[in-house]
Amino acid sequence: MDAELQNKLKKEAARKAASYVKNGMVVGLGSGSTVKMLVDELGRRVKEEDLQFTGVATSIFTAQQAKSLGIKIVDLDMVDSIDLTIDGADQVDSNFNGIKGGGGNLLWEKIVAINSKKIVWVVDKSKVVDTIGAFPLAVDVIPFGSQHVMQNFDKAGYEPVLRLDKEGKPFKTDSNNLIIDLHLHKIEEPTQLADNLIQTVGVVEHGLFLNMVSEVVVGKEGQPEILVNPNIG
Ligand SMILES: O=C(CO)[C@H](O)[C@H](O)COP(=O)(O)O
Repeated sequence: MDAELQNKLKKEAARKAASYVKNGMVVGLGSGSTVKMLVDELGRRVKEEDLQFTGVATSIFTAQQAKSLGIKIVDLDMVDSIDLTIDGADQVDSNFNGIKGGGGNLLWEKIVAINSKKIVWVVDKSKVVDTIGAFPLAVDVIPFGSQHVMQNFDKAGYEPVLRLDKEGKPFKTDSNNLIIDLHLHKIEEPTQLADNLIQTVGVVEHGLFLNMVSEVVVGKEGQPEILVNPNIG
């Protein structure tokens, strides 16, 4: 899919997902280029439709963007729970298992997600796949001893690569952690893999989000399609 079409589909899906936000809600705002479009649309609704809601951001970038558009942002610890979180994803399969973390924000995204009553993802159609894993799986690790974590991943056959920023320096997350991308190609047993990763000392969190999402808004030609997870009420 060419980038222009992909952006168009992302934008249409983002606009649809923005319509889920109602007055008075506490809304988790994800991260990434699709969420940036979502936040733009929510900012428009705040200005033009007098929409009033409170946002909890999953990254410093999203918090700054939202605030600049007049959206009220509070820290997660200021709210008891989140009514709805809307986030992007890198891949999702038909069991609603997904990979997130392409932008490196998976730790805050997962903390916000598990404190949300409902999670909706917004993606373009290229992200809906039979088997997840072709997209590298991001793992958030603390810097101390991270070379040893890399070596362990290498021995396990995970093909780890330390993520670098644009200047070629180690990429730092909003919590000052590092990201190791695992080139797994195909993840046949995501639950087993998630268990293995989280039990590795030095790993803070990984980008597998398994069966957590209620709905996926998929940008495709015509109009966005809504995939509803039958396992989540
Ligand atoms: O998980 C994420 C960031 O950590 C993003 O939501 C994911 O990478 C999708 O990004 P984009 O909308 O730019 O394709």
